[in-house]
Amino acid sequence: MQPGPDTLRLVGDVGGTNARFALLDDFGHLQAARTLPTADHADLAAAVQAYLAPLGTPPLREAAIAIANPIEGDELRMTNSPWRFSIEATRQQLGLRRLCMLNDFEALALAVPALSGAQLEQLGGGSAVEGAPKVLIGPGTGLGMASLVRGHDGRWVAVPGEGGHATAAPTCEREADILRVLWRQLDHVSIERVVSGMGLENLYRAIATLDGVPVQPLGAAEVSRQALAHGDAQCVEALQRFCALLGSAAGNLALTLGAHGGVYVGGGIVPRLGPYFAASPFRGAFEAKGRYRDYLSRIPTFVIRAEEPALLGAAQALERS
Ligand SMILES: Nc1ncnc2c1ncn2[C@@H]1O[C@H](COP(=O)(O)OP(=O)(O)OP(=O)(O)O)[C@@H](O)[C@H]1O
Repeated sequence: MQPGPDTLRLVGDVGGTNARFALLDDFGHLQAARTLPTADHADLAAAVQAYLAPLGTPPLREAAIAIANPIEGDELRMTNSPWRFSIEATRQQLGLRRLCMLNDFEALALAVPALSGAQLEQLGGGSAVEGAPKVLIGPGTGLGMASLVRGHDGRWVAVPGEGGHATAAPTCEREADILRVLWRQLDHVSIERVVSGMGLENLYRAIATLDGVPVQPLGAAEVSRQALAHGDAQCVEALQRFCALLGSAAGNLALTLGAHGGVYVGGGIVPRLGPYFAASPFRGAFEAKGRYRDYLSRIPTFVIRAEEPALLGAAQALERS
């Protein structure tokens, strides 16, 4: 069913690479979902207008946009894109009565309690404790993180964070060597610098440097394509290290929040790795916390396989606000 003009509501999920939009019908279902390249548009208002144009530019009343950034005040400046805009000016430009902006992993967290069956693929053992905190982590252009805690009224509260910008820590000599290469190049080596699209590229380059082989100008998609095809040895190692570092960061997050409700892996990269990810060092690295191995082995880890989960979370935010 197409939404009527009186009820037209938009949801969005904007990352450093992809800006996804959909309209919400009267039943809260997503309609006309489409992904636009973030870099093709000057700012949020321009991207929304480009999305609406082929639909006959229907008048919008309300929108909830999840974005890969902290929301602090009216001025929004994206970390992994040149976008910079005022939320209030965007609301006025789009003629909206209400524009709700939230962090993309906060939106993803809001969607998690409703996911079930094939929308969640469990990796390894453990089982979720009813009502216990859940955490989310997901590499895309950047590395998103958030947590989800249940309030006394039984409602889940999504807590956005910027854990992707916490400091990357090595767990073995080889990772220390890789980080040593990156420490020479970057002011601060955050987890995002090794666990994201850019991170996969950084890992590949650092490994090629350590191995003394020519560094090819490979993008993240090409590194993972080579790795999945068992091609270039440095690409193979880069993807293995990427999965291990993601597992280790997920384990840190689970320990920090006491996430007995489970760890949920989102973002654009892991779903593109197919069955490789389940067989990767992710879960082993997640559990490899010395005296806390047993604790972590009881916490389940899931890959989010749902279509456009952050858009569903943005729709939830619109309902709630
Ligand atoms: N097959 C692949 N393997 C690994 N990385 C890939 C692959 N395809 C694309 N990427 C990388 O994934 C990233 C884009 O991820 P995603 O689709 O989640 O975008 P996004 O939502 O805009 O990101 P974010 O929300 O983190 O800003 C880019 O860095 C890109 O290079």
